[in-house]
Amino acid sequence: MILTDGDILKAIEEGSIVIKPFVRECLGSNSYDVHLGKKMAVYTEEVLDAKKSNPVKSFEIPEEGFVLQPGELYLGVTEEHTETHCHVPFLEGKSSTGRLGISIHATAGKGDVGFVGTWTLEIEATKPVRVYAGMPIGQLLYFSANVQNLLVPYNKKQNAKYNNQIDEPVGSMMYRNDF
Ligand SMILES: Nc1ccn([C@H]2C[C@H](O)[C@@H](COP(=O)(O)OP(=O)(O)OP(=O)(O)O)O2)c(=O)n1
Repeated sequence: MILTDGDILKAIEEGSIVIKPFVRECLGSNSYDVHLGKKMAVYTEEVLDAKKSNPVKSFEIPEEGFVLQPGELYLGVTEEHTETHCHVPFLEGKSSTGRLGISIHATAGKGDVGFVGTWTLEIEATKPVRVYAGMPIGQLLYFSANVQNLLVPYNKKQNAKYNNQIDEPVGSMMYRNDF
């Protein structure tokens, strides 16, 4: 079951969902709008290697915005730091960003019960488009989960790669998988 606005507010009051900063106007009927953080990164190598830590170049979106170019993969970050202890969070795009040809994740929209941190965005643009720090970029949806049967929340997993990522886009750590 997906959480409605009242359910999300209740979970925030109880502390099982944390969204910082939280702005009441960003709460939709069954979602919460998240915003583009200042920091972005691009991979510096032309060819990425799934077995390696691929170097990135970080930069800040200037006041006048930054033009995303088609064909490039940008790693972005949400302004919001979130914690979700009893629900499964999902990151989704927004219709208004989609209509500008911007996608914010490459197949990875699901979060985990227990995930704590800012979200890394995998941003691509269909046409050149200027984006700004602080603009609404996506939304979080929350699904109820049977936490009575949860064995290990994400923040307690030894091998969780992306827990506690804070305010910086984090590149792929696929190299930590055993393959
Ligand atoms: N676009 C996204 C999607 C997810 N996450 C965060 C929330 C998730 O709880 C966490 C892990 O996501 P996945 O399980 O999809 O990632 P992996 O399977 O690659 O990592 P792990 O092995 O740590 O589970 O990353 C994120 O920051 N940005």
